[in-house]
Amino acid sequence: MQHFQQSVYKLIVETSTNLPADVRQAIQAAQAKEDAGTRSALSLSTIADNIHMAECNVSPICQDTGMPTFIIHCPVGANQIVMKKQILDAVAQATKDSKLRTNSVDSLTGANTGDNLGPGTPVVHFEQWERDDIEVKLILKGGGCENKNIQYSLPAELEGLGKAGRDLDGIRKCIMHAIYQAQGQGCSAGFIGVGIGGDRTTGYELAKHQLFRHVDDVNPNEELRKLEDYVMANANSLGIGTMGFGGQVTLLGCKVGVMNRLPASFFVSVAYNCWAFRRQGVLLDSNNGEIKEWVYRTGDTVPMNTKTEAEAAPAERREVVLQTPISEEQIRSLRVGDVVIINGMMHTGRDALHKYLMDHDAPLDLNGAAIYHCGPVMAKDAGGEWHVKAAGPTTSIREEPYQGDIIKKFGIRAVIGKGGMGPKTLAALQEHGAVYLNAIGGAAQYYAECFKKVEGVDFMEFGIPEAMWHLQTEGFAAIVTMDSHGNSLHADVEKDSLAKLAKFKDPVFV
Ligand SMILES: O=C(O)C[C@H](O)C(=O)O
Ligand code: SF4
Repeated sequence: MQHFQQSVYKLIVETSTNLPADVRQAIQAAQAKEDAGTRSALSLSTIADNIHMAECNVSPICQDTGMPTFIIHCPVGANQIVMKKQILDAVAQATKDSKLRTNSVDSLTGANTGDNLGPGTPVVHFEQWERDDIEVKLILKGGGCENKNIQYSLPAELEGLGKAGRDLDGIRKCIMHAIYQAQGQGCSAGFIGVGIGGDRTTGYELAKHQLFRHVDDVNPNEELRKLEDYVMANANSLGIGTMGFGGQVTLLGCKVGVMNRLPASFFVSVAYNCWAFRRQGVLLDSNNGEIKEWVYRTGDTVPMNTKTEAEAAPAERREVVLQTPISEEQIRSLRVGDVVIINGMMHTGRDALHKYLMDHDAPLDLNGAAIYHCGPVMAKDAGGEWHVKAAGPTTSIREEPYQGDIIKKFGIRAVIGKGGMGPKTLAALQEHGAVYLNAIGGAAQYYAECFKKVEGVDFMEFGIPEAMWHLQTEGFAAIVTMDSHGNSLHADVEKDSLAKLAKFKDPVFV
């Protein structure tokens, strides 16, 4: 098994950097459905570019390389202790090589282990089978979409849909609701795995396992096949669209599995996965650990359609170039829907920083500043200089308890993130004269290119993703989705999609 560790390393790199063929095809089908020039079409074209760039750069598609979860099938007698140790070593090596972000954090102290190893990370499951070869499957599912997983206990009363009973129609309602509640925060359009039954733990596990199915397979259970087809045929009419911008495509895949339950329990568990659906697998020779084949067709067989932005967006849209520090007057002139290009200094800040800034000073003047909700993948070169390797936005709503106060306390003019923020932030934008800009979630290579120089970093003790990076920026494009006049595209899409959800109230499977 001298090649086992190297093969697992190759699997990690491939999974993180090269989206498989079936996922690419689903994204391409979405591109074909969106009307040219719309916000969703533009975002899909950025996503396609990003997929291509990640493949060429052999760098993470999204900066959040998720919770590495391995599922291994091996012949009776294979040494699982040795395999597990080699898997951990491969994970640490891939982290060192910036193919994975440092993503393992002590839950109580917040300390980042720096190598993706720690209690509970990575997740490694072994199962024996009666074959001679070894199969290693890996999914890298990020935190933002993981936060949008949801579990229902039937019977339930669902927003917009009314009663969901303990039957196929109740399950149908749960799935439609799960897609609605995710809005754009899990970087829609997404893929969902659904687990019917089990207990709270095995139900979620079953849901996650569904994500290992091929996007284009057909469920052998006739009832579940009908349910999957129904969801695929109807979910897009919720109108949530790419990144929650509104649009024709909200869901890219739906896979449903079932297992037995206790008489008293009826769980429907939904695992939501963003468009950056990174899962791959290898079949290994159990004598030497060499890769015999890939489980999912590799991405290079389906090149992405990388149109230039101009070709993709002939539509009229206002584009405003802003240089930091930004003035109140410039901000007040912006309206929801405008595209903003940012040049100058940008500062990253997410959960740890926002909490800290509530009762401490900032390490530098933030008047007129642009704060980017982002936890990047960074690499230090031999000369000690830092470089941005992947840097898409993180889900902004987590900062809702802090953001409004921080905008006012420090004079921040632009908050950049994804998924939108709530009423408290919207009020602060209006009061102070600031704007919320939505960047395309997962487009980590696309945005990394905009960061020309790392000028400095504060709070390295928070760990690389949570530190405050000061970045010299050129040509960072994002869309105004909350302006300083009380308008929020997110609030509009949420309201509109709730009305559309209510149309699915009547029974379908009786
Ligand atoms: O942690 C991140 O970088 C992003 C996260 O996956 C998110 O979707 O919010
Ligand atoms: S940022 Fe978006 S694309 Fe990346 S892991 Fe989070 S949900 Fe997925």
